[in-house]
Amino acid sequence: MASASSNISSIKAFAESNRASPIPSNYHSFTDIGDVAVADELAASIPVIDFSLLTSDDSQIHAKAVHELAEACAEWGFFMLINHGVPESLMEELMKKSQEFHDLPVEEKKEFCDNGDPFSPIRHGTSFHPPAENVHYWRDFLKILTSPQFNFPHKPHGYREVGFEYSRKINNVARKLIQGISESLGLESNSIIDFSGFDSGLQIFAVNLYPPCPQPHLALGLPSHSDVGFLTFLIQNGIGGLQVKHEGKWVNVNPISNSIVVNIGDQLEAVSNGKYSSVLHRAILNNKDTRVSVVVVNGPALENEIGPAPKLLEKERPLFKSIKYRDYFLVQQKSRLSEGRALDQIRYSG
Ligand SMILES: O=C(O)CCC(=O)C(=O)O
Ligand SMILES: [Fe+2]
Repeated sequence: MASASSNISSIKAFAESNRASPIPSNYHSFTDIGDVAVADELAASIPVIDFSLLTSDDSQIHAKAVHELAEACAEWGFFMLINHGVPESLMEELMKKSQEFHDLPVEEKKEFCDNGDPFSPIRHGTSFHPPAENVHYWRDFLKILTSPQFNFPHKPHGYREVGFEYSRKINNVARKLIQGISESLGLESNSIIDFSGFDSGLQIFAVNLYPPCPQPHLALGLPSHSDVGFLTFLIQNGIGGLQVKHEGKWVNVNPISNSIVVNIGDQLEAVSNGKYSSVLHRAILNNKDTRVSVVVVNGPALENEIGPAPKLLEKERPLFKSIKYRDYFLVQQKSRLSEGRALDQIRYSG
């Protein structure tokens, strides 16, 4: 019999020793069955952005790519990035090492355990997303601040090196996408980079591990939320589970081969004064395969005030208050709003 489980410290270990049990009731996430409905007909229209066109020296090709980027950000807040230049072999190696980290004996992972401080350089644990009503999530995680510090675990062997290389490469891709996004808003290419302190900004690296769940339709890996920061980059181990909310419906995301899934975060919605939306997304479960996702969030410097770009406010009224990224980060961590919309806390009403 599965018992009450608020003290489960590793879902992976729990799932391995309770393969057939009913899951503990505090992992039941779905109260409204209607929320499970999925609009698969929309999956084919998920935008695809070709990074090599965005970075082209040909100004016409570049301008067309900026336009497509703007459309993807405005209509979906989310896209698949292809031809991004991050080697496939690096992504595979990173995925392998990330999985190996979670496979380490529980004893060995103890030194990285979550101490509850959101700015802790390394946090490892389970079910950290703020539960709405004491609901837990079927996920173990590793979260690392890769910038401004760099704090990769020293095990498994070689993880630091591959983690460093991947984080740097993603940061460069993020920088160029943000330049394109600046242009698409009618701002100078470096405007958002400069006023947000992006070059000394916070970069968070996270590994989510979702073990098979005996009752996948009752629980969630991660509840509906939007991400902090400017842009989030996600790769996975070939197992699906990510859903994004589009026009009020959940859409399954099945990334095309060698692409990186990118979504807009709350700070870009604020900077764009609501033109680009920080998309709601969640992770669902299955009962067969362990799913691993590696997520990198790229954002402003912690001490910089982030709000609508001043140039946009020459012609429109602000929809969001400016707030230090550090303070926003804490608001989001504590947010227990049902849809995880920390953004509502800095939105002007009326
Ligand atoms: O694993 C996934 O598909 C989603 C992960 C995610 O949204 C996150 O880590 O913020
Ligand atoms: Fe997310």
